[in-house]
Amino acid sequence: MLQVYLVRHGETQWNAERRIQGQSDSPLTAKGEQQAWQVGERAKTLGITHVIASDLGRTRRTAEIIAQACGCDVTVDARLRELDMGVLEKRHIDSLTEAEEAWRQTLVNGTEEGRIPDGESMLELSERMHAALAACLALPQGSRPLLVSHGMALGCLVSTILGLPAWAERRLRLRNCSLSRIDYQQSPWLASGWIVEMAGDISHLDAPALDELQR
Ligand SMILES: O=C(O)[C@@H](CO)OP(=O)(O)O
Repeated sequence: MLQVYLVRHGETQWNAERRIQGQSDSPLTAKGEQQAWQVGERAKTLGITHVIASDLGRTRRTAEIIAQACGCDVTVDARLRELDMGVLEKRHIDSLTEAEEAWRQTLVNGTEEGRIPDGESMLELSERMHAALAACLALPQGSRPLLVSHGMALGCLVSTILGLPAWAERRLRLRNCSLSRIDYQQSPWLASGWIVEMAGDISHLDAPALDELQR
């Protein structure tokens, strides 16, 4: 059975400022670095063999810290990037006009093809995240990969494995440096294929690391 761990990157400057990042980027805050060290300590106990990160700076930095704790290298897979949020990237979530808020709602409230202008649909996000996950099946026997990605991207992956629509990710709180696990298994009892073992676990984070703005 292949076990794949999933980590959302540490808190960034724009997470703290409530700015929309998408495929734009901002650096980890001091708290984000601390969260990465804490999830790294947890990862060290899990037998991780590969750390695979989206190509954005916030995930690469988080992955570097985790890989150092686990004693392995980081590889990069651009398919693990956050949803492309088009013209709303870099904007404060609290400063959207009514029309802009309507684009955001189309995206997060239930149309697979809905997208922010110049952005990506949840269906496109789901397809590339599943392709990145499927690539883990080609790793050598006994591998235990850890993927470092983003809130909507990982939420979409977990939701669709559960058979929910991609936009169900809005009902799943994946905090910065939370840990999830999905397994690939053949089972006579549970479903065969990918199953969700845990989602959004934060037991390795201490109180200051958890003190974040509501997402
Ligand atoms: O892009 C963003 O603003 C958020 C959305 O959830 O994603 P992340 O901080 O996980 O990259």
